[in-house]
Amino acid sequence: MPNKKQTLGEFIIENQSSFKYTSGELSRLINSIRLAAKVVNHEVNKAGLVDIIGAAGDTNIQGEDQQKLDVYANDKFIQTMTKRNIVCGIASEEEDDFITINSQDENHQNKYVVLIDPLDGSSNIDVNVSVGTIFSIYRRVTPVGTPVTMEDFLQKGNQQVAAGYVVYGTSTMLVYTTGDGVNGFTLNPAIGSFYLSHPNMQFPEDGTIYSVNEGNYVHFPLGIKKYIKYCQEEKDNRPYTSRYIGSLVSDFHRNMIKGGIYMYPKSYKAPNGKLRLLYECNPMAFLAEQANGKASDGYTRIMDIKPTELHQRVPFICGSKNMVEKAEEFMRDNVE
Ligand SMILES: O=P(O)(O)OC[C@H]1O[C@](O)(COP(=O)(O)O)[C@@H](O)[C@@H]1O
Ligand SMILES: [Mg+2]
Ligand SMILES: [Mg+2]
Repeated sequence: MPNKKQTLGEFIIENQSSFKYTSGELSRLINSIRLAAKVVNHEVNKAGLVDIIGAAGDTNIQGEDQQKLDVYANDKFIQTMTKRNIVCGIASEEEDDFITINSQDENHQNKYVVLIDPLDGSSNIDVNVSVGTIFSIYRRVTPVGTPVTMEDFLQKGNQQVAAGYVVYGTSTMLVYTTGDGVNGFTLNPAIGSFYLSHPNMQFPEDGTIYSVNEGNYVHFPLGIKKYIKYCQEEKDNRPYTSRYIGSLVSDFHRNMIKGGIYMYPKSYKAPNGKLRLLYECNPMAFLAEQANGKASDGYTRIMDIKPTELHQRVPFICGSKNMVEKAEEFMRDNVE
């Protein structure tokens, strides 16, 4: 069991050898995400005091009004990774197309691409409710020495080499995996360092929390409606407790610690659901599976879905294994 007082920096170096491509490049990349997270955390913590809340005045490719903090976080993560010359491409919720990052020697020597949701839970920024950042990392599939292409980004989630999130909540935590379990680090703001506070995080196989925006209930598929009724039934250890923060990162984090299920199903309003496969569902699915949980679109394992577009959406069910399997059972038995 890793030493509990270890800093994130120490943990990254110490665990580099457990990663199959131990060139140090991925370690430097995660370190740069750590740095950008601290910079963004500084702004998030004083949202309301400084001119960082409210709409930025533009809409992103998904037609959503960009919040000032969406744009700020997007800039900080992209700048930090670009300056450190460790990625060959970045895709972001806030960028229409992927960005080619060229190594200083101008011949595309870097091996990793990053997909990022710079600020998750944007609707909660102005109301002082926890928000997050989500990242997903792949090794490029196109040859080193050539510019990245869309092919490097449209990889199945089961090809991720690392994924994680930052939650800016009652404390700020960075939680990530490189395919060898999930570890959580809490920022000590006085010292400015992340410390290993949650080693080897695991989803309880069962839980009593369900997280879904019930305001969309009438639009949900029959299987989801029936599963929600099952959660609310007076039987065995039910009814479950309904908890929905409206920030995927925060709902996921709570459910991973306490046991629970998060659902953003398709609906007549959102025929493919709302969440984005590449920089929301795939990274959370990788973390869930590495923490003994499960993630699907109700039928297919999220990480086996072949992406076709950078900003595509998928229905998302994720959390404690037995709860996700129960929801899938309701979906299978109530096909419309
Ligand atoms: O308000 P709704 O429709 O329930 O959607 C909430 C969901 O949308 C999101 O805010 C989408 O993420 P962004 O804020 O990054 O766009 C999730 O974090 C959250 O779970
Ligand atoms: Mg998001
Ligand atoms: Mg976002």
